[in-house]
Amino acid sequence: MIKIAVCGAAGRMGGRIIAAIKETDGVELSGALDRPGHPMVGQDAGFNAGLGAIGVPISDDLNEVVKGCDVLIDFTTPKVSLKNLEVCAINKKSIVIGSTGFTPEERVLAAELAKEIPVVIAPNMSVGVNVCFKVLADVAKILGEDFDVEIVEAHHKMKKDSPSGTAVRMGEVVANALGRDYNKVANYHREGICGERTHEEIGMQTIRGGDIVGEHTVYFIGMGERVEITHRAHTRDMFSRGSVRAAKWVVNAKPGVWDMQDVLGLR
Ligand SMILES: NC(=O)C1=CN([C@@H]2O[C@H](COP(=O)(O)OP(=O)(O)OC[C@H]3O[C@@H](n4cnc5c(N)ncnc54)[C@H](O)[C@@H]3O)[C@@H](O)[C@H]2O)C=CC1
Ligand SMILES: O=C(O)C1=N[C@H](C(=O)O)C[C@H](O)C1
Repeated sequence: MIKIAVCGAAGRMGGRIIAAIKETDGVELSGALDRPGHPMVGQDAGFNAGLGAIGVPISDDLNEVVKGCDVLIDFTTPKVSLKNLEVCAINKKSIVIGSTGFTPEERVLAAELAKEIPVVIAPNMSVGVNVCFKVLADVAKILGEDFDVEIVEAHHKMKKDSPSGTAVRMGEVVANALGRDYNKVANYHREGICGERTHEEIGMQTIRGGDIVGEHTVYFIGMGERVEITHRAHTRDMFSRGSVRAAKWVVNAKPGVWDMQDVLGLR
């Protein structure tokens, strides 16, 4: 039985991940963690998952929770995830990180900390989005230089980072396929007399409102036609099931940073 602990247990994803652990064979919830001072610390973790009491309280003691698990699933913020990664490395435990909004410098730090333990970091744990990542590279290569690329993402009004981690990864996949440097060609701002679109740029637009779970469209826009590749999430459950699948996979992986393409065998 693989012992999984969940960090961010009082959050939107934390509750769904605890529900996914409960429905999955071969795994058990060994601990649940949230930030010191959160009103749900001390409460049973099953309540946020809609399960009733399951006998695992939400703790705020990171070291104790990590020591009691084989793998930590963490959906919080980049800064919290980096701290969790450090504590997992000290204790030789695996970790699955779903948090988004990492800066390039934070990504380098994560890779450094992952030298001793296996780590899955993925901005989107759904099968559908990961198939989109794979297909997008092919579509970009086939359509080539005659098509302009624009990305639009929509999420709920509580989301803190923009653009979404998934939209950034989609931009990186397309930029790599076209031989461009994403950090140089991503355009997050158009306002006023900002001039004509450059050929290489990848425009990124963000919509925030209500309870949208997550929607991403990549537009390949030519003269006279366009191709749109869209993924729409209906619930958070495929993210949470994906994270549990990643947890089962990562405990047998070699040290280093992996992502859902590795977990799903899509490389
Ligand atoms: N990779 C994927 O498939 C997905 C990634 N996400 C990402 O997951 C992250 C969390 O999303 P939500 O659950 O919607 O957010 P949320 O705000 O509902 O949950 C985050 C939880 O982390 C807790 N937290 C904050 N600081 C902490 C600390 N120091 N120690 C322990 N817990 C702490 C908060 O109290 C909160 O309960 C975001 O970065 C989001 O973009 C969300 C959905 C899918
Ligand atoms: O914050 C969310 O909700 C989501 N975040 C992820 C992202 O930033 O890509 C994945 C998903 O779209 C939901």
